[in-house]
Amino acid sequence: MDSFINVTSEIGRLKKVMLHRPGREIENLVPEYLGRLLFDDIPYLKVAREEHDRFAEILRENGVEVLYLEELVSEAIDDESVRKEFVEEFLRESGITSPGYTEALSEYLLSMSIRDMIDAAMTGVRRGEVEIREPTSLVDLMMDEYPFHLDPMPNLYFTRDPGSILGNGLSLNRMRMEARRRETIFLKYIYNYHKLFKSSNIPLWYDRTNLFPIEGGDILVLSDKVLAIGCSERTSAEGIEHLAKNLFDAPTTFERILVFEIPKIRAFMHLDTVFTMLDYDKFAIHPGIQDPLSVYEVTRGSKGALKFRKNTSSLEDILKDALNLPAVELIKCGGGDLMIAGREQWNDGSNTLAIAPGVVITYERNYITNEILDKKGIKVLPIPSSELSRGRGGPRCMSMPIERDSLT
Ligand SMILES: NC(=[NH2+])NCCC[C@H](N)C(=O)O
Repeated sequence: MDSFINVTSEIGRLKKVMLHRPGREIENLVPEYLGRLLFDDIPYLKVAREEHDRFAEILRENGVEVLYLEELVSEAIDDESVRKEFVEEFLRESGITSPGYTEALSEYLLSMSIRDMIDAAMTGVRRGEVEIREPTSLVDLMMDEYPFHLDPMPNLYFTRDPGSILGNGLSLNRMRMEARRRETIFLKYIYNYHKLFKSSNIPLWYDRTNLFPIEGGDILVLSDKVLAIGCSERTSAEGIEHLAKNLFDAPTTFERILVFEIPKIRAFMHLDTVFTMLDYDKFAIHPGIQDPLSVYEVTRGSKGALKFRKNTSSLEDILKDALNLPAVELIKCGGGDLMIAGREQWNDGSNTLAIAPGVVITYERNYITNEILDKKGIKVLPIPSSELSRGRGGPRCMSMPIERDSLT
């Protein structure tokens, strides 16, 4: 079963992908906590789901097998002892410290069917939903203003970020933001216990216990030899070094990592919000990152060390060289008009998901960038996006590729 996972490019025909259908966690978003939960507005769940279902449908219509995080993790924790281990870890990482609440919340979660329990963990548990029998500590007695025992996890539909399949291995990422840290627990259980993963001998390139953040939205697999990683608001230079070390110590095909130093601001939180690959030689780019953009290279050094250098060539030249191409084209989001680029990038205009070379899924609302891509010969498959876009992530963020055809 070693072909179960394989991602050696951004554009090879997509065969298998993991999504999360937005759930009731979205309805636990309230204005007071929007910022902390990394949302700018509250999506209307019914419509967000319709939009997301359309996304999944387009993927299926194009021959992609769609797997759902919530289903995979439910299957993974089927065994009772694994389920208990999961609940214990989940509560601990949710900051539940008092014995009274630990007991009450585990009883509550473990009394449900597995699927309902996973939904409840994702949705969050409000105060009042669970009562403790006997207060066992000061924490149990004192009434907190905060409305949740367990915080909702509204960012789960951005499956790109907690984990990345790189080649034949998984990078189980360390999330920078507290609001997203627990997301990787689900993936950890899938990796450790789901029969599809367990039996495939999948190397782990990065572990969630590493203290240096790295997130999947920053990692682009440009080819089977080259990765581009954004050093960004979310991904640290140390995290990139650790990932590089693990990859280069193993017998992988990867030889070079291009590190893009992008502004550390929310609008550009990950590299894929400003730069994605569309075709063998075409990229979507937000003009705001180009001037100036520092690119560094990490390669294998001698005796297991890493080698670093700053690459001062133009981005076009760097990409040509990395991909062995005579020319590349950088297609500007909004056509280079700063007002349009700003607006469309904010709604993920450059966050395209390639499902085959030159075929991308985008948000329909970014109609100017979509038209430009179309004129450049890219096949654009737009999806409705009024509600999904409120979470600040686009089609690439909403998908974790598990298998792509290798490019020949
Ligand atoms: N790969 C991406 N660009 N993901 C976007 C994630 C958006 C999410 N609200 C966050 O702030 O984390």
